[in-house]
Order: sequence, then structure tokens, then C-alpha cells
Amino acid sequence: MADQSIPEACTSGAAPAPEETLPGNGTRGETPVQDGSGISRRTLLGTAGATGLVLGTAGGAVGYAAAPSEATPLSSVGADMAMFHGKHQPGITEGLQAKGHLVAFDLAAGAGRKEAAALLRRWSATAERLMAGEALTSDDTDVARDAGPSSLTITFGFGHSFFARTGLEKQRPVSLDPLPDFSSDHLDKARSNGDLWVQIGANDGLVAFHALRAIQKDAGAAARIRWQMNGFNRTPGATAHPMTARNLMGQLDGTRNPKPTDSDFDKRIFVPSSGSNDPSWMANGSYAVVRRIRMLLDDWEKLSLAAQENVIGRRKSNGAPLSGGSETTAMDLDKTDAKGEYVVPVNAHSRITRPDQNGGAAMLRRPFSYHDGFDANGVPDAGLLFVCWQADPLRGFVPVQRKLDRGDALSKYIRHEASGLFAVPGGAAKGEYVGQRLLEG
Ligand SMILES: C=CC1=C(C)c2cc3[nH]c(cc4nc(cc5[nH]c(cc1n2)c(C)c5CCC(=O)O)C(CCC(=O)O)=C4C)c(C)c3C=C
Ligand SMILES: [Fe+2]
Repeated sequence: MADQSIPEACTSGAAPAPEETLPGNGTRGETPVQDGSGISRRTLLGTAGATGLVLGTAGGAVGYAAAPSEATPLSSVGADMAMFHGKHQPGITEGLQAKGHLVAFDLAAGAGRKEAAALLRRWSATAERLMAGEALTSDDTDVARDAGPSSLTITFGFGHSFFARTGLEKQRPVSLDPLPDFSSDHLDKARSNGDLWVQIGANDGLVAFHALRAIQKDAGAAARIRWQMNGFNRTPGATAHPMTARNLMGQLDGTRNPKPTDSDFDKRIFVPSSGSNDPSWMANGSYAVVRRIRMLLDDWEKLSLAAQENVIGRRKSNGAPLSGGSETTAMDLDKTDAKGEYVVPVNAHSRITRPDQNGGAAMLRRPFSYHDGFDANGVPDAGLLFVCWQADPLRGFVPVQRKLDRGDALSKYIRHEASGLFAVPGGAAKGEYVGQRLLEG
């Protein structure tokens, strides 16, 4: 298939054109740029190639301009912009970004609801500016200058412990109850959970770091970093056509992700505005399960290609099911070989994770790969920052992970080392900050 795992549904047009540049150090970022046909600039560029220069009405889209004369012309990679305001927070349905930072904070001793509200207000203002490709209002470090918005997204969530710290226990969703223990867990508590969670993604490493640093500085005395993880994916635009991303085992990973065009997508991924057990402040929100999953690459890479393909149940080259066809062909679970054995083994990861094998359980996987160096013996500390999104973790991640725990062929080659579960509220309306309905409700 020639489709990326997650369509770039929420990406707007591009950075503002030069004539939209504001005096001072900011650019006006709220208006997606459209050509006369109403097609966003991103759509046009998608056919022209992702590295082409973005031409605006006055000659070129610009990012981070101190003054028009200093504006840097951007390619579509730099100009692409996700919207901060909306029904859902950004960073859930957009395509995978090249760089990611996952960071959890704990509120400082003495910080409560008031300080948390002020922090979310600061964070939201920062996210809105940076996602629009604007500089910070004060003390900007210039790290992201010249790079444009680069599809930056900043997403905020609340962990189970946040609610007792802020006296908001009555507002804590039942879905935030701790995940069950799984027999294969090797979890490091210091790198798990946290009061607050921030996911930063961008298609430029400097833009992502700049956002991370700004978010950390905004925390001030109100919250301290509990853990931080850094990840990456293939740079969008590296291939002529969008393709499903590969992970560090070399597999196409994301083929069977739910698509925003699926009729039941919203129901599976987002909390409805009414009719669920969730508190009203979670309307249009989602639950993120975060797992740092180390890949035992030295063992994995010793396997033959055929053995690797049996572990997943798909061809490594093109992601096609072992039962035949191409990446998008439906898997034939009943197909047998000459010996009468299933061609997709009974413990193949792709067989046992399917919604139809798990009471309909589905999730949107939006991971980053990570590599944190090699140990003294040359063993890589590398794997997947597995982030999955669902309306209800008890009907998404939990049943599937239970199943994997009982007999996934992949489990010999991975180790779950950290875990988090976060309630990610719906998007902020104009003039609102993320989580306002919880903190001021
Ligand atoms: C509990 C949920 C899951 C964990 C943990 C998980 C880890 C994990 N997965 C891969 C690689 C692949 N996963 C694939 C499919 C797939 N995986 C899950 C869930 C978890 N994976 C689901 C729900 C699915 C889709 C099932 C379906 O609907 O058919 C695939 C196949 C291609 C694809 O569909 O994406 C690969 C490859 C790794 C390497 C990994 C841990 C490191
Ligand atoms: Fe998987």
C-alpha cells in the first residue's frame, strides 16, 4: 500500500506568507493558507514532492520571522503546520513525525490545582505560538529560527496521580485506573506514569527540541520532569510516496491502524461528548498508553528472514500477509500449507492482535523508535516508544496486551521497560487552554 499508517488529517496548509508577518518577533499563524481552488498548500505540494519550495502569493512562506527581510523561505516540510485549536488535541491523528519527545512531569511539593491551571495556561499559549511557527514572546533562544512550524504538535495529558495532587479525585476518570500487571513486564517505576504528560512531535529536530525546552522552562517552580524519552521516525518526504513507516526490527509497522475515514474511527479513538462513563471534561479526548519497549535486536537479527516473517505473520519486504497478496490484502487466517499447518502461525503477532481476535479491541498506534546508546558489551538500548490512542484502554490496549502476554511470538524479542496511562482531554477552543474544563469546571 502506498499510504502512511496515519493520514495527515489535521495538518493545515502552510506557514503564513510574508505579507502576514506581524511586527516584532511573531508571525500570524492562525490561517491555513489556501490557493484559489480551496486545496491546502500541503495537498498541492504532496503531488509536487515534499522538498519543493513553498511559494506563497508574495514569493515564499516564511517561518519565525523577526522582519520580512530576514524571513527564510521554507520547503513544504518546514511550512507544514498542525492546528493547536480544534475538537481534538493535535498529535493524535497526524502522520508520524520525524522527531519526538515524550516527557512526564510531577507537580512540585506545594503545587495544587491553582498552580496546575496556571501551568496548563502557559503551556497552551506556548504550544499555540510554536505550532504556528512563531517565536516565544520573551527570551526565545532562536533554536527553531528558520525551520518554520515543521508540523510541530504538542499534546498534554493527565496521569492518575494528578487528581489527588490537585484535589480533583471526583473528576478522575475510571479509565485512568492503573493498568493491570502483565507477566512480561520489566517496568522501571521511575520512568513510568507521572502527574502530567507532554508529547512533542515535529519533522525537524531543532523545532522539537526548542519546544521541549520551552515546555520545561514554562514548568518553572510548578512541576519537575519525572522522565523523558526521545524518539524518531522516517522523515516524511524521504520517499516519493507516503509509505507505512518501518520500526527498528525492519518491519512495516502501522499497516492495520484504524483510519480517520473508517466509520467507527471516532468511536474507537475518542471519548464521545455524552453517553460514556467519562467525566464531561474528557469529551473529545482520548487515552494514551505509553510503553517503552526495548527490542532485543541481537537476538532478533540472528533469526532468518523466514523466521522473522513467521513471528509477525507478514512479509518483511512489503508487509503483505503470509497468506498472500500485498500490504493491504486481507489476511487469510485459515489458509494452510501442504502439511496442513496455518501459513500465518497461531502465535504470529499480526494474527493475535487483530480486533476480531480480541472482542473488537482496537487502538491507534502512533509510535516513535528510540535509541539510547549501547552498553559496555555493545548491546543496543533501542526499541519502540509505543504510544497508542483509544476511547477506553480497557477496550483497547488492555485486552490485546493480555493476549500478547499469553503467547505472542514477538515477546521473546522485546521487553516492556516503562509504562504510562494518560487522560488527554479534547482540544482547546479559541481563548481556552487545554484542560480548562477540568481545572476550572
Ligand atoms: C498491546 C498492543 C500492542 C503492542 C504492545 C505491540 C507491540 C509491537 N508491535 C510490533 C510490530 C507490529 N505490530 C503489528 C500489528 C499490530 N500490533 C498491535 C498491537 C500491539 N503491538 C495491533 C493492534 C496490530 C494490528 C492488528 C490488526 O489489526 O491486524 C505489525 C503488523 C503491521 C501492522 O498492522 O501494523 C507489526 C510489524 C512491535 C515491533 C512491537 C513492540 C516492539
Ligand atoms: Fe504490534
